[in-house]
Amino acid sequence: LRELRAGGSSPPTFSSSSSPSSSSYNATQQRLPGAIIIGVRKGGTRALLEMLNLHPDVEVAKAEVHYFNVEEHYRRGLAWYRAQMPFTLPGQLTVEKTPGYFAAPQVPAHVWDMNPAVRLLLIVRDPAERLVSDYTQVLHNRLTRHKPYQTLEDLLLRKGRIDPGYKALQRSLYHQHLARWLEVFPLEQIHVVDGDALIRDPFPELRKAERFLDLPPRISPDNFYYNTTKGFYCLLSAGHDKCLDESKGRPHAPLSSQAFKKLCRYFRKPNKLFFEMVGRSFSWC
Ligand SMILES: Nc1ncnc2c1ncn2[C@@H]1O[C@H](COP(=O)(O)OS(=O)(=O)O)[C@@H](OP(=O)(O)O)[C@H]1O
Repeated sequence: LRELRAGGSSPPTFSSSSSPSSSSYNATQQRLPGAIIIGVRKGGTRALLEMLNLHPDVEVAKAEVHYFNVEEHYRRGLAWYRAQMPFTLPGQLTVEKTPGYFAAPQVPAHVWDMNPAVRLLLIVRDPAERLVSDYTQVLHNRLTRHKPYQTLEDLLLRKGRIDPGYKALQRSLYHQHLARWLEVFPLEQIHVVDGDALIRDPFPELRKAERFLDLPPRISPDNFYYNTTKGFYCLLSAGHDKCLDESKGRPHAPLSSQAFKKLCRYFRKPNKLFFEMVGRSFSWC
């Protein structure tokens, strides 16, 4: 949608009939992000980014940048990071999303070094559902590459008990990762978006995000419609509609209800710790 309106990540080109002043054209530059969606992986980060992009004062980096979490990128420095950003006019907000930031230990300090005032968005989702979604993506990648795979139960359970070493399980321990961010940033600088609510009804979550980002309210309920074929909300802007691609909202890999219950029981305590940290609770399993 944004690409249609503002030329995506290239400088806008203006036709002679409707060109704005050359000074506003010259002011178009790539700027460092004023807000970053830091995670969680499979939490709805792409949906949140695309939905924020409906706002006329927001431009987003289309691809995940992985600047703060990939050493090779980080070594390239801020000039490289800026070069990954879209062109914006003064006053517009640049937003990027890289879900891998949330669980990577070095990232909070790196982000602070870039800009201690940057606003952080964290979209969370039921950690058990998130884990299954995480596994489903890995499975999909392995199947596409004709690689062998293990079932989710094989990975998740050892002698019938939850294996705490499973990486996708660790990524769902939100309190552990958030604790590292809170060593660096005050909680007020981290806006928590309810990813399950964003799936059910995106507009209220977007209104809260606009408020957090000090943006005038421009996104409206008319920007969303429920697509019955996809089974998710899709975006509407300037007469164009857009659904997220098929990697978002695909059917989850099977997991027995017994194993899922174990998972829910396992997350009870970590979830409680997370709720205490953020000062609100979520209706997770
Ligand atoms: N409107 C809309 N359309 C499609 N999908 C939506 C939407 N809103 C939220 N979601 C949920 O986003 C989940 C994928 O999350 P991420 O984009 O963070 O995944 S990733 O980490 O970038 O791979 C994805 O997870 P799965 O359902 O498990 O595939 C979706 O449930």
